[in-house]
Amino acid sequence: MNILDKIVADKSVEVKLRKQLIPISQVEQSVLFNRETISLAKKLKNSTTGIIAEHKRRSPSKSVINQNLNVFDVAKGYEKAGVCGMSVLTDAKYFGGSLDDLLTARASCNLPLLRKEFIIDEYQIIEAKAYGADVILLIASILTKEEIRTFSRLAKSLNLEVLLEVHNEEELQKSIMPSLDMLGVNNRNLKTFEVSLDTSKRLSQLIPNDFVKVSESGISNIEAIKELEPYGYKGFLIGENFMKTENAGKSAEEFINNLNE
Ligand SMILES: O=P(O)(O)OC[C@@H](O)[C@@H](O)c1c[nH]c2ccccc12
Repeated sequence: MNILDKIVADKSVEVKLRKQLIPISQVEQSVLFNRETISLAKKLKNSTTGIIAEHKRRSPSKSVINQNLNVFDVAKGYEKAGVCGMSVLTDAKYFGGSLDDLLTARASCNLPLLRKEFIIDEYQIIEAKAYGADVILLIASILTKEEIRTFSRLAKSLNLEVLLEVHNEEELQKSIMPSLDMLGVNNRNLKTFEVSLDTSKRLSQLIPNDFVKVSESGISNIEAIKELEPYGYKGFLIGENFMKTENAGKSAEEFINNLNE
């Protein structure tokens, strides 16, 4: 079993339990459930920098990144830095995150928020809305085409945007459909942890122009962004590079200032 299979196996147990403990009807009672969402796709289209900054305490590939920052400060700092959006990891077991982190981020800033999660059930999409997300991530490698279709349609009906993540040609081919807003190419192979920006370059030409293109993972300097921009990328998802520092917001701010120079 590779790590992704393990994560998904654990996730399905977790979701089953959550559903038993808190029925959907109760999740929908959250005041945030009817909130007006903010478009990340629009922000990326109108931005010259396109940074989506992530809150990530640890990961299976790097173990601990940073356990000392609090989400409130990180969200405020990212907003002040001028990022387009914030990604919040909500998986507890492998990434040390929680839905509570998402809620805290929502209470701390007005950025579009992405629920970064291994979504395998519609219940998690209802949760995303109820805890203040604007965007959900769908990972092509763990979903069937039919699931991508029904999950993205549900998200749209809740006014959530969808970032669909792919890592190769096959995943991209099964995923292209009108209910998606953004297409993300993960430079990291979630099965082997290998990282290469070449993945973004290779797949860019296969992504139709009506989707906002996002390059994800392994971006650690502005040169990487300058390298990817000619391939049509408007969004750049960065986690570790900011989170490994003492002040994630400040490091995002410096990064964006350098990009603008
Ligand atoms: O920390 P990095 O290398 O900048 O990567 C951020 C983000 O792309 C990465 O956390 C990520 C991309 N897709 C995912 C899917 C699940 C969990 C995590 C991810």
